[in-house]
Order: sequence, then C-alpha cells, then structure tokens
Amino acid sequence: MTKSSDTKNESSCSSCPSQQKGRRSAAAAVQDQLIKSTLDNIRFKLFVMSGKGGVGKSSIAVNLAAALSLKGYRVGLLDVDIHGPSVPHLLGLTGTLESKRGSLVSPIQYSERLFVVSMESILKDPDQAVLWRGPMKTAAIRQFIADVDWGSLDFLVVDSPPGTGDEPMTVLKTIPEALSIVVTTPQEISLADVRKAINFLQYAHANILGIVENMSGLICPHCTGRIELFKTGGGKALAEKYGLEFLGAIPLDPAAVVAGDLGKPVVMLDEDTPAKQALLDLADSVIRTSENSLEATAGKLKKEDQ
Ligand SMILES: Nc1ncnc2c1ncn2[C@@H]1O[C@H](COP(=O)(O)OP(=O)(O)OP(=O)(O)O)[C@@H](O)[C@H]1O
Repeated sequence: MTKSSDTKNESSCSSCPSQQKGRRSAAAAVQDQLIKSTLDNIRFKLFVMSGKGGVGKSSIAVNLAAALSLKGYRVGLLDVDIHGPSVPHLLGLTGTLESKRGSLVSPIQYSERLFVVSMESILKDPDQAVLWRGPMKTAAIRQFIADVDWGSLDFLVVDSPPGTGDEPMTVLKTIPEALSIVVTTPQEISLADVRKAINFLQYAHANILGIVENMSGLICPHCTGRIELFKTGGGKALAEKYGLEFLGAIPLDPAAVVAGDLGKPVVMLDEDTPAKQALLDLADSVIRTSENSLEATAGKLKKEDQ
C-alpha cells in the first residue's frame, strides 16, 4: 500500500462513526473525572428548583447562598439557567469570565465567602444560547460543572430554570447526591405545579431536602403589618402530605424588590426586614436538614456495611 493511500485510510478511519464514538466516550470519561473531583470538594450540593417560573426561585437561591456565607460557610452559587439567568441581575454582576481552553474557570468572588458563576458570565454571546436544544444544553451544563475551580466549599447552591426540562434533569444526573429545595407560592396554581415538580424529583430518584413557601403573605410598606393576600400554609400542608420537611415561609416584602434593583441580596442589606429574618431562618433550617440528611446517609451506609 502506498503512503498516500495509508494517509487516506487513516483520515477516512478517523471520521468513521465507531472511532468518533470512542473519542467521545474517552472525552466523557475525562469530564466525568473532572466533575467527580470538583464535587468531592463540596460538602453539600443544594439544588433550588420550582415547578413554574416567577415564584422567586432565583431570589431564594441567591439569598440562601448569601445567608449561608454570612453564617460563616464557604459557599458557591451556580446559575445554570441558559435562557434567562437572573443571578447576575440579583447580584449586580456584569462582564464575562475568561475560560481558556484546557484550564479551569475561577468563579467571581462576590463577598468574603460567596463565589458565583452564571451561565451568562461564561457565554460570549448569550443570545446564541436561545437556539440551543436538549443535547447542547446538557453538554453545556456538564462542562459548566466540570470546568469551574470552586476550591473546597461547604455548600454549592445551584439555581436552575423552572419546570422539569433538560436543565434540571441534567443537574440531577450530574450531581446525583444533590439535595433539592422546591420553591412554591401560596396560590393554588403554583401548588399544582409544585406537585408536578415533586413527582419529577421522585421519578429522577432525587433527594428532596424540603419545601419553601415564598411570597407568603404581604408585608405592608407603610405599617409593616402582615396582609394575607392569598391563603397561606399551602406549602406546609403539601410538605406534610408528601412527608417532606417544610423549610420556611418567606413573606412578600417590598425590601426584596428594592434589594433586587440594588443588585444586593436582602440578607446583606443593613436594614432588618421580615423577609431578611425569614431568609436567615431558612438558612438555619437548611443547615439543620442538610446535616441530618448526611447523618441519615452515613447511617444507611453503616447498615449496608454490616
Ligand atoms: N419574597 C419576595 N418579596 C418580594 N419580591 C420578591 C420576593 N421573592 C421574589 N420577589 C421578586 O419577584 C420577581 C421574580 O423573582 P425571581 O426572579 O427570583 O423568580 P424565579 O422564580 O427565579 O423566576 P424565573 O422563573 O424567571 O427564573 C423578582 O422581581 C423578585 O425581586
């Protein structure tokens, strides 16, 4: 065989589907290893999700991460919403992170113990991502988790788009030990959606940490009295029905809207407000239930060893 026909054969072999498949699975194995070493350095992974949009999921994720960092923990906040990332807006972050080929991306340090990465801060052209479909989104999220150098963290809080689509499923498959926090509001429609979200988590064999009821009652901007706009307590009833932990109720507080516009989490404002207190309490219940879930897992492992 002549040299030129050898080269021709090699190049036709390299484009052969079986060779391509081999290369893809080798690359996926390398990525799996990177994901594992990233996750091994993080004690608790919290996945904040909701059945429908606009219930305040991102606000809860941002404030929970900030509250945990204020309580002395080292916290990462990862926003995997490709189409409508809210985290940069809620934290007043602008600009893109430099991602060099073959090297890890360092998160943005928002405060002493809070580190942030958003899809928006990685994408050079966020408008292009609107065209992405399932497999591209899955690949981007996996790469996103693999390529960030968080160092060692006590908590990683992941904010995903609402609903039960590709993004939440990819997060749950990539981080199977994640503890899911379901955010809902008191309105019936949202509670119907949250039932779907719980069914989805159960189908995905996810660990559910508990339920948060956001926009639970309105704090009057004039007298700071509490007004029950909708029937409250639905989140708690739902948690009881499913045998889940009720993590807390956060009121609809004008301070939260102001904080959003200021690009600062409510819990980091100087002023004490009902939402700030409720969010700090939420962080306490998350710490307690996360520790309990770890003990329960350790207990289970011990039993299996015996
Ligand atoms: N407890 C609250 N009190 C007052 N305003 C709130 C509260 N929670 C959230 N908001 C406001 O509601 C709006 C929607 O919140 P957010 O973006 O967190 O919702 P989301 O569920 O993440 O939405 P999306 O589904 O679009 O990602 C924001 O303007 C936010 O400031």
